[in-house]
Amino acid sequence: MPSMVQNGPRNNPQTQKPHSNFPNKPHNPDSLARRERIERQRESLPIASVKERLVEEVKTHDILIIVGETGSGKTTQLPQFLFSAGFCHDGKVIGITQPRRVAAVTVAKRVAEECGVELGQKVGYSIRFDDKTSSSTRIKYMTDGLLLREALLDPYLSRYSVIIVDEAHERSVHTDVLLGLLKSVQNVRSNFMKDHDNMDDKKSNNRAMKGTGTGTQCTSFLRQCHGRKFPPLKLIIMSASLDARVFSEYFGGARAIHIEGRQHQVDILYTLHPEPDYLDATLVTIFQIHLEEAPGDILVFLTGQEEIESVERLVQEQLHKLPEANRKLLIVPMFSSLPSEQQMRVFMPASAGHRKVILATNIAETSVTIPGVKYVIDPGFVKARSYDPVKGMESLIIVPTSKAQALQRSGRAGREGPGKCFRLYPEREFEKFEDSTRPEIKRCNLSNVILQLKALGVDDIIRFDFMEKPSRAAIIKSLEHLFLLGALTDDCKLSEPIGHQMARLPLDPIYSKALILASQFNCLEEMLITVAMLSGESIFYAPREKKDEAIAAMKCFASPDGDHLTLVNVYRAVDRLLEKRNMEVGNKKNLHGKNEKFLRKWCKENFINSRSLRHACDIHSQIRGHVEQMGLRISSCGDDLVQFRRCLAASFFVNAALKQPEGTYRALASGQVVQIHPSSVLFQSKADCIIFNELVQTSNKYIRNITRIDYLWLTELAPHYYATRS
Ligand SMILES: Nc1ncnc2c1ncn2[C@@H]1O[C@H](COP(=O)(O)OP(=O)(O)OP(=O)(O)O)[C@@H](O)[C@H]1O
Repeated sequence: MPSMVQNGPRNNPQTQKPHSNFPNKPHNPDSLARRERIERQRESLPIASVKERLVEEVKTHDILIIVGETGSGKTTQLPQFLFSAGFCHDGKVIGITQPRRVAAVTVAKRVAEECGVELGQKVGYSIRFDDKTSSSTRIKYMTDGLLLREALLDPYLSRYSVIIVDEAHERSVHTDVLLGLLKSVQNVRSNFMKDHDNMDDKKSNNRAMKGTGTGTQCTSFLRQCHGRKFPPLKLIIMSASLDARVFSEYFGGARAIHIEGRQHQVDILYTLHPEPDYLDATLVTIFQIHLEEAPGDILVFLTGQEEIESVERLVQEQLHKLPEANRKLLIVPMFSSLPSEQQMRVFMPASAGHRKVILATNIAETSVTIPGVKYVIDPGFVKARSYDPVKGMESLIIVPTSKAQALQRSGRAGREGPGKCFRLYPEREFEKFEDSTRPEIKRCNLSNVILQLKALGVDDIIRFDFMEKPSRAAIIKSLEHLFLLGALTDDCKLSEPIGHQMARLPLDPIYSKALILASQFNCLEEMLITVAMLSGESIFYAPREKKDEAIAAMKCFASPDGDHLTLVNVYRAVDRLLEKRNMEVGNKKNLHGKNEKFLRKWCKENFINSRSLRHACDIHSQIRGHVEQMGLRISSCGDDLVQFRRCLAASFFVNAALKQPEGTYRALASGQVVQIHPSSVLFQSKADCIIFNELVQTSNKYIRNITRIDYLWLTELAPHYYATRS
């Protein structure tokens, strides 16, 4: 059983003395007052009264599991306690992982402010495509995926003295892989320490190799260990809502402690009956709070961009029906494909007298504190990945949240004072929720994870010490997939150079391979555009009330050959447009500043989602940087789009489908019958053979992002797959 840490009597905030973390230099009265306020807030957090005890626990245990209420101060305070206790001497770093980028960034900003330092100095963050750290960074927040990538370059994570895996309850696929890896790294580092104390170097190497015998296959990884010594790694697993027993067992009976106490009360309200339409119920609740409750911002959890944008429109419509005095409502969307600066808008206060309504996906569910939020609306649904290993198909489905997720959501109210959480379902429904979220690793395509593990030198994936093993069928299917993509050799090793190149790109393996192939097909420019456009939400939008206009607008870009070429057409049109505009007004060619306003107008007229377009442009320039670094030849096929289609066929051959006499399509790999999604430009086409990128499961099995190809190309370009099938 986990032991309990009791917090002592709460300090009286009024009597706190200034904290030593703040540099001793004069400040202007405003910032001084803010700092003092922050300082008082810090010292009144439940975690503050168990500081010494926690530091002692970390000193005496190499692995610690910490469970503490949302808002008790784990994420922001524990790293600072450990820093002050000397865990960063010798220049070592305390790393804290988060499942989400936005949490890593905002928490790092807050902690830098609390420490009175500039972000990127003592306190920093590192997320994919954005690094705010320096050689002086000692407290580093990052995504779990980023730490995995760091392990590719530094297998022992030797710069870290402590790694805190925060929000472990989320069980993202990266968290699970990271836990397996950290367990192995810690084993190696602890054994080296013991051996360093007791034995000569030769013996110590042998023992360390035995020491990792937890089923983990890290042989090449261990070999690099010869002759090197590492300080032990402290590992802390943290969350407000994890099952400490499961984690403790995985780590060989690791110590688990609970931090008791919460800072502010959150009242939970349920509906009396199930709501037939949760979006409608959301709308009603937003206005009920706006018109009847005390000041305070509202955070609403929705399942995705489409839902958010539709609620945004509905709220705007309703708002216009209210008297002028009641219209002071600012709506701010927040979802992962929104550019980071726009995500950060949710953290800015609304202008005086306005109430802010944040419409967010579950990216706002854990770790983040959004100042001003007093009310949370939780309809109880989330979009989750689901994978069918037999068919090798991944899809996104809307499912009820778990109890752990509901708890995290309610925890976003009551960060600065008492709050309320409106759950849009009856309490008896809540009781039916799963306790915790099903680990993502059990319901996703594992190709990406396996590629990364292989790059880390883990050869035997089936024997890797996963906290919860993915099914054998899922592992084998993904190995098969990687083999088909040419990433693995016959004996299941990472191939040279393709497999290694693919592991370097931060993309789904099928897209990485498409980029590598495109450089051989002379169409890397076009493939970069396609991959960037496919990495976010849809570029096109068709509001219900203007559907015909939207379809007509899309026709201007539509290619009879399919969606990929249509996306290229949109990108090229934007490029030409900005080129022309720059000639006229002499602006710099970018999507910012004056051009942004101009482009937004153009997007609106053409029913293009300007947010998605901007996101795609960001990704485009980032991936371009990667392929340049890898030395791939970037050229364009110009008007020879047959060449590009051939490349698409060579890249996505596993997702080919043939037209059936009755008009549906049969996917060649899985044999399942699918239909072209109405949003595709090929919806009413008569193309005989196609490749597609996505399968969406609603009442029907729809395929999206489709290109017409010639059937004969499949046997020509993917003979290893099709020559044996026909
Ligand atoms: N960016 C911020 N702005 C204002 N207050 C903040 C901010 N970040 C944290 N806080 C304050 O610090 C408190 C503790 O936050 P912290 O993230 O450390 O808690 P936690 O225990 O990790 O919570 P959770 O489990 O929800 O992540 C918050 O409740 C809030 O009062």
